[in-house]
Amino acid sequence: MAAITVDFQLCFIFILIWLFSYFCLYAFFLKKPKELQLQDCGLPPSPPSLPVIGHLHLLLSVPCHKSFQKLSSNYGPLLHLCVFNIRIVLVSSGPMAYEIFRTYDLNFATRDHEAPIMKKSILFGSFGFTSAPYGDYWRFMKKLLVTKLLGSHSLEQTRIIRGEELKTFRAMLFDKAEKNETVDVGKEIMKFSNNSICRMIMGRRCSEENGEAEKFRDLVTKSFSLLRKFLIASTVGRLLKKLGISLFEKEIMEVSQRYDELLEKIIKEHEENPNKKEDRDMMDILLEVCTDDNAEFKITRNQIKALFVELFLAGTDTSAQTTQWIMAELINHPEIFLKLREEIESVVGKTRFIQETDLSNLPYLQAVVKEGFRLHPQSPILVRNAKEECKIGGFYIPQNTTMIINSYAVMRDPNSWEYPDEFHPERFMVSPSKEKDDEREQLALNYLPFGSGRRGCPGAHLGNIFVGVAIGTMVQCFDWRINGDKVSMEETGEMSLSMAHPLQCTPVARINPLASFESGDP
Ligand code: HEM
Repeated sequence: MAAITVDFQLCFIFILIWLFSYFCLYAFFLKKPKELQLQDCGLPPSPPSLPVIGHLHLLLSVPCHKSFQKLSSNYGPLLHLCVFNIRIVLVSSGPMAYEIFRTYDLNFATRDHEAPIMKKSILFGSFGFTSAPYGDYWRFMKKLLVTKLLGSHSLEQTRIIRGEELKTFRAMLFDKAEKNETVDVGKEIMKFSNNSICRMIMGRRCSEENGEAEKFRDLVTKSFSLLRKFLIASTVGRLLKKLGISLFEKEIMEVSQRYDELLEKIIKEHEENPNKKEDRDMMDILLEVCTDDNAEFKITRNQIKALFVELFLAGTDTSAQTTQWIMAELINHPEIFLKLREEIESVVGKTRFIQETDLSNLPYLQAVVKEGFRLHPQSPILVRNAKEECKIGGFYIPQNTTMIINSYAVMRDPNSWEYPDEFHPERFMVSPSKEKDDEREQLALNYLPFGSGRRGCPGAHLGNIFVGVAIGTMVQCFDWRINGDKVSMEETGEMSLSMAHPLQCTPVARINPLASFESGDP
């Protein structure tokens, strides 16, 4: 009996020791904390780097998207770069971009680190919506933008404004045709989109007479040329700031000051003569929120100014550059130009001008515009920050890593697109059948001209309208003459993508606007 008791005690002690050792083994060797598990996946591969500066020289090469594309085709679609001790991951494949924008969207919902030197600036500063971290301010402004400006319902309410601006654009083209004068396509589309956006957000055009409009357009162009400097400043600048060195501060603050003066004048006009409730524009709404103590979110005057600057930047040059690229492609591909004109004539007819409401009935025009956006994305580099560490494409991404997504490379990836460098709108003419679901999904996965996820472009619909009606008008009403046989498609631009030789061409009217044509305007 006594022997049985001893055996039981031994057995009990043995089980305890076994459980304890298993626990230790499990805790220290078998199961690792989450971060160690993630780290085990390893960082993405890294191309050769230089001592001290690491991969800084790659960030400095122009155009960035091209040198990044070359890098990814040599070393792989997910690369780990280091600039001094700052970590950057370069993404160049659709499926990996999908993980960032969709699977882990919330983790990557902030665009980049706040650049310390830009804090007081209207341009790229801490007042901005585009640079705002994902949080209450961003959510409040986004809701306002969608419900009051860029959503389908708001766009419907401002259709008449854009119709009037399109009429002015068309009249200018007929005038140029009559005088046999050359058109600077980018400049004219910039006027069209800039005037439309100004009237949509602050109820009036910028005046051409006192040079206000020209000043705004000039500032937009200057701001784009500062974008890459801003990216460099927001990565390397943080480090140099500690040494008392500020990068590009003077240049950025100068442009910011000029925006500030122009916008202060417009704000004062609104304060002195506010619109009636039914005619309120975006500026009236924001000023009301600014002074309302009970508003859901208290916004400041500088935040209003920064938002307006961002709307000019986001909406005007983007549409102007894209329209230029597409027009150049159409001139270089006369068979596509004629096919598009045939579609417009068969849908719109031969007695009225194309207008915004026709766009949804013109699938080939939509395909031409989509193909233009694919080949010539205005923002070829998208930036995000990893709030938490995670795993992308099977690799470890540490917390706070700056992610650079090369949408240019994704949209020209030969693994995802047939003839990736060719202008071939037919690829987007996928019939809406069930069997074609996979094909459409595959196209969408690799298509990023407007970015994607929470921080994707809220103005995509409006951008498509600007480009669609401008191209439709230029194809419907005119033939185009250029110097030489082909338009040069050479690229330039630092963070945006522009034509090295802006498109200059002469319209030849093929219809008499005063004869059988009705305006067709809303
Ligand atoms: C041709 C037209 C356009 C193109 C190609 C374009 C492209 C883009 C891209 C690539 C982004 C960054 C998206 C990301 O990081 O995922 C963006 C953001 C943005 N776009 Fe557009 N855009 C266009 C037109 C417009 C228009 C017309 C507006 C408004 C007037 C607009 C307003 C914005 C805003 C406010 C953001 C920042 C969104 C945020 O931070 O949450 N865009 N756009």
